[in-house]
Amino acid sequence: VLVDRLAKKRRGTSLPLPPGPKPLPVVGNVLSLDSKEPWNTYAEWGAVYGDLIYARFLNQDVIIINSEKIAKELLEKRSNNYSDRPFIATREPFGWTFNFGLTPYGDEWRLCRRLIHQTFRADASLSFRPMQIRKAHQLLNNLLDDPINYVAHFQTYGASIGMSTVYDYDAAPRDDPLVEIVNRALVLGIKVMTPERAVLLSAFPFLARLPSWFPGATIKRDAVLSCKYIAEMIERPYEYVQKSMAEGTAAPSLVSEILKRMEHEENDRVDQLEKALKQTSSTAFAAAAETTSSALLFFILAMVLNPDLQQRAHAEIDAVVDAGRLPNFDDRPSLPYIEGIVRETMRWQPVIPMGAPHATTNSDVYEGYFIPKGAMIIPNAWAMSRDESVYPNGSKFKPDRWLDEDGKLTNAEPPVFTFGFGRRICPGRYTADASIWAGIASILATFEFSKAKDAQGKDIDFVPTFSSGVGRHPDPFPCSIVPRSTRLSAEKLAQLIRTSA
Ligand code: HEM
Repeated sequence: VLVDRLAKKRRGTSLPLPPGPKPLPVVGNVLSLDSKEPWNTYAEWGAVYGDLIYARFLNQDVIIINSEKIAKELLEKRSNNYSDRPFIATREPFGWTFNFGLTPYGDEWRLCRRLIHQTFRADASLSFRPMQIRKAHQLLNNLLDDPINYVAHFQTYGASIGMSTVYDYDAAPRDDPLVEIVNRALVLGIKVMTPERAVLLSAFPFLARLPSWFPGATIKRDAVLSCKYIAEMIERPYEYVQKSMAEGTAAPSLVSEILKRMEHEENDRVDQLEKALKQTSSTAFAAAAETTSSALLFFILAMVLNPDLQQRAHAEIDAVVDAGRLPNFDDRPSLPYIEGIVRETMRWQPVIPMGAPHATTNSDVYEGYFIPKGAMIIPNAWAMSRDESVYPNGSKFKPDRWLDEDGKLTNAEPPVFTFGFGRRICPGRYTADASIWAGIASILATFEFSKAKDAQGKDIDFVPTFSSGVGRHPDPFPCSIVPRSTRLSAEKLAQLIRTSA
């Protein structure tokens, strides 16, 4: 009671904090987290303490939100107070200051957000559609030629759409040198950029200070390499746009459009804009590539595990799209079941299971609970996707939950919560949704995915496993990918794919 009273005095309020697990001295609740999938721990705490939870990581106040309703009430309706980002200790050592998605709420963030909005807002992102369809056809071609390496082809799809939108760089369908530079740069940081892992580094700061030659000092070594690769990742594609502008070959892209506008700016403003543009372009690419490919890998997993649903999707496509062509965006409204699959893929396995952490600018009171200034706010998209009152039997993949009895889409809001909330909501969500639709519709029109077979022709069963950093994706699983030659012969289908790519 005394400790509680002293804590309230320190906070300057007699209001209680939201309920939560009892923190240990000094470290708080860090040691009780599932370090690989902390959203599971948060969902378990939710079952005991409710949808608004207080925890402490070292001296950082943490508020976990397990329901979409509360997330909207705080992060959207009170967005002027809930749009900051917490301090992430690994950000600077790993060279991730480029990422404006982690920048505190303020002028630097505002300028980057304005730049990205011009290219990725709903109406502007419609101009990407022909390119997205072209990249989807290249994906089909890669799957046809080299099905074994399907994971790499999905990564290429996400990365090359990102490269087109940001730099108008037309990446090679496979092993593109610029895509490789960028992917290599992101791998090291992604593993340590979650708040939970970053907190461990601030708990044991000597890990970051060990000389890089010291045995076991992998964190320090990774950090040094990460900084080197990130610098390359920012500069090389940027130089590509400058060169193609100088040669007069640049087509519109986020970078070329803003560089053109900068020609009429004063010198001191140019420096500021150039810094913001480099931050914006590299952040957009970093945010786009992995998320898009992860969502498509979850879709493939869903199809392999649910062959009956895949058949229903095939039947819908066959009824709407002639055998001699591939689907395009004009078909989208006539394909409600495919729409259900797109929405269910996003809901079933949110690719950023904890969204991105927000932070409060000032203290606040919600439903009688005190929320401290500077608290880290974790919107737990994973728990929202499993909210039984909204998505009954939530761990099941059920596209039908988005459709009414006549097979039409219901009025339910699509799973936008997987794109975050309020002023920080994902600015790439329209482009991402279109890339995922183009990938899913094109694949369902042309391929059948199923469990791989052993030498006796029996299905190879597997238990899916997952990897995660900031985002989450399934680990490669054995699967068979064969062209659907139900309406066209295998030869004619291959010809259709090749001529479209
Ligand atoms: C499946 C695809 C994607 C998913 C699930 C996704 C999800 C998210 C989430 C959850 C956030 C955090 C929002 C918040 O703080 O509340 C975010 C932020 C962001 N996303 Fe996406 N994203 C995707 C694709 C993209 C694409 C294609 C772009 C390209 C422009 C993009 C650019 C960004 C940026 C720049 C931010 C930081 C925003 C800020 O801090 O103001 N994302 N995204």
